[in-house]
Amino acid sequence: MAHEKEEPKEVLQYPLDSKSYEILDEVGSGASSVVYKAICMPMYPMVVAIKAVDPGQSFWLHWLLSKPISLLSHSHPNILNPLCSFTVDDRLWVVMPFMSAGSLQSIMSSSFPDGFSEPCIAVILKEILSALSYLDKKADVHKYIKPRNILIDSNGSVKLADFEMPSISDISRTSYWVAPEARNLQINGYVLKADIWSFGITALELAHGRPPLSHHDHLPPSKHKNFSKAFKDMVASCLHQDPSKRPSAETLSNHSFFENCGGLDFLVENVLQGLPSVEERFKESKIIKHEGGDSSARQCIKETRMISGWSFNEERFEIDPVFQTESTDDDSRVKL
Ligand SMILES: Nc1ncnc2c1ncn2[C@@H]1O[C@H](COP(=O)(O)OP(=O)(O)OP(=O)(O)O)[C@@H](O)[C@H]1O
Repeated sequence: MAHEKEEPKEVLQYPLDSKSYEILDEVGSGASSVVYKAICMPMYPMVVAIKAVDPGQSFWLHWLLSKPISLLSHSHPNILNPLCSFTVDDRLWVVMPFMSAGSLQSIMSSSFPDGFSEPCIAVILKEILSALSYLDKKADVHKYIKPRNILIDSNGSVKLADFEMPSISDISRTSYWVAPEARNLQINGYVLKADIWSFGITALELAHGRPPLSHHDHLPPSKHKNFSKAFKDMVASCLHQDPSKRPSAETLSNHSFFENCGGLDFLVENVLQGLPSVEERFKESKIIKHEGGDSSARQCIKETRMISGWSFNEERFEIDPVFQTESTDDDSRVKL
């Protein structure tokens, strides 16, 4: 269930030197960062995650360094707040709570290559909507909602991570999750409803295991799947070209897609049970990369090449009419 109440602010003071942390394992890496599982020694056995960010490539780092960590914190149970940050040599270390199941993207790439079932998607997205409603009330935006930035803990709790400023190169036509109006950041600025667009694209990625348009990046097209009318209508409403016509997070959470939505235990049973740990999954993904892709992945590419999947027209932002919903006759909506 999504949470309504705000969490009390973190009061523990985390040490601001690298010697106080024992690195246990790598759990992931991003464009300009490596994420470690570590123990905070003075608070033994407190397990934390440390994101070590390389300033060289990251506009985000410069933005982050210009703000005290307390300003980056949000009091909401579905938002992952950094615990502290400090520099080590030339890198910024951001210490965060350890989310033992890692990101949705990492879960999908290891165990759910064709995406999650709709009931699982509903639980996850309802939690995210709770965070977005909170941000709406504060007239704040996340700006970069995507499955890589949604983390899950062993009890099924879902948190939005990485309140980051995407680099200008991220705001390009190939950045799947970025809303059309946000692509022109310098001219139009960001608007609150850009998060709702990214939320819609995230919903599609959770349903297919990859974002729409990703076949342009030489990924196999998604498998054809049948979706409920409620799911298609919910996603279509997020993908209005006109941001003012997209629903607010609050309105979306009352959408029929979220009716009878399960609780966090549903995620534990249907997603987390039997899932390899985030560190095991990361090791496996490195081996696969090193070997140039495993044979089952290559087989999967062969098998799915002939199956029609999302055909997302980048120019007109239209999705293959095979997914068209009958619920609206409003032409300005993206067709599913
Ligand atoms: N707090 C955390 N707890 C557990 N695992 C985490 C945590 N933060 C990140 N990870 C894991 O590390 C992976 C990489 O995270 P990272 O934040 O570096 O990705 P990214 O957002 O793509 O990076 P970047 O911000 O550099 O673009 C995630 O997919 C997730 O599995």
